[in-house]
Amino acid sequence: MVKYFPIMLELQDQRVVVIGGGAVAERKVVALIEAGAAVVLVSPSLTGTLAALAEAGRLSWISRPYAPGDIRGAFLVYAASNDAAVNESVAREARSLGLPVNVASRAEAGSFITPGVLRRGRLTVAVSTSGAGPSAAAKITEQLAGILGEEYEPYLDWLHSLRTEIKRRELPPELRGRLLRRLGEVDVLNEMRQGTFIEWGADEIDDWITRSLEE
Ligand SMILES: C[C@@]1(CC(=O)O)c2cc3[nH]c(cc4nc(cc5[nH]c(cc(n2)[C@H]1CCC(=O)O)[C@@](C)(CC(=O)O)[C@@H]5CCC(=O)O)C(CC(=O)O)=C4CCC(=O)O)c(CCC(=O)O)c3CC(=O)O
Ligand SMILES: NC(=O)C1=CN([C@@H]2O[C@H](COP(=O)(O)OP(=O)(O)OC[C@H]3O[C@@H](n4cnc5c(N)ncnc54)[C@H](O)[C@@H]3O)[C@@H](O)[C@H]2O)C=CC1
Repeated sequence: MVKYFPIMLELQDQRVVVIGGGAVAERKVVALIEAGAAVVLVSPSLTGTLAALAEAGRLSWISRPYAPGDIRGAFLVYAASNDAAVNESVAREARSLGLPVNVASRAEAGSFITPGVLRRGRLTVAVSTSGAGPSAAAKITEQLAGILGEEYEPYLDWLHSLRTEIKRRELPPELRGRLLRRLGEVDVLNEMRQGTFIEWGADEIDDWITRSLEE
């Protein structure tokens, strides 16, 4: 069994080359564009959604079948055509160039796979079954969506702003560490879930920091 290793990639303005323009490519490309990637799509045909994205300048479309050389300079490669032999050629070229590649028709031919993804603002949950059951991955992701509610978005924005403020104060490492650990114990998530949370102003943040340092 392959033991896949999870990481979170920053794709802003990174060149991602996708081979194929069907339903599977569409699902991958929509998520890539949302993550800020500069998508280059090589395919003789496109779905309606992909055509609209190309028309709007949100991706670059090269309107022809894949040819060797297409993936040069890519940060990531997706082989998502419906021609398994073409996908295998793309995978071979990617490997020879040392580029990470996803192969839609046969996971083992590639070096990474796409998880089911749940987002709540700054929270990202990725679910993989290591390819055992893509539909199961989608279903488990949906179940997690019922457990991890919308309140996580404001909660993580709140955590981020307090953490930023604590780091800005340039406290001795011991105190800073103590404050950052305390932060995880503040029960604002429940207040956010129940809709009773009132935004902390600069004074409340100051008070909390002073009190936590005294304790
Ligand atoms: C290995 C992997 C590689 C990769 O794509 O990166 C892969 C491979 C394959 N998928 C196939 C089929 C389907 N895939 C889906 C759906 C999704 N597939 C996704 C990921 C992955 N699919 C990676 C493993 C993820 C993991 O489990 O760890 C999701 C999670 C994410 C995404 O694609 O964005 C997304 C859910 C999005 C969502 O809704 O949340 C559906 C359901 C549907 O379309 O509604 C079907 C049809 C039903 C079925 O067959 O189960 C086939 C057979 C093709 C054939 O018949 O020839 C292969 C080929 C093979 O098995 O090698
Ligand atoms: N990983 C996944 O999540 C899934 C993968 N699959 C696999 O992915 C493949 C693609 O699925 P769909 O997008 O539904 O197929 P599709 O038939 O809707 O689209 C295929 C696309 O590939 C393009 N294409 C064909 N030959 C090409 C070439 N030489 N160069 C560049 N582009 C080329 C076509 O023009 C078309 O745009 C399936 O054949 C299947 O093996 C299928 C379902 C889910």
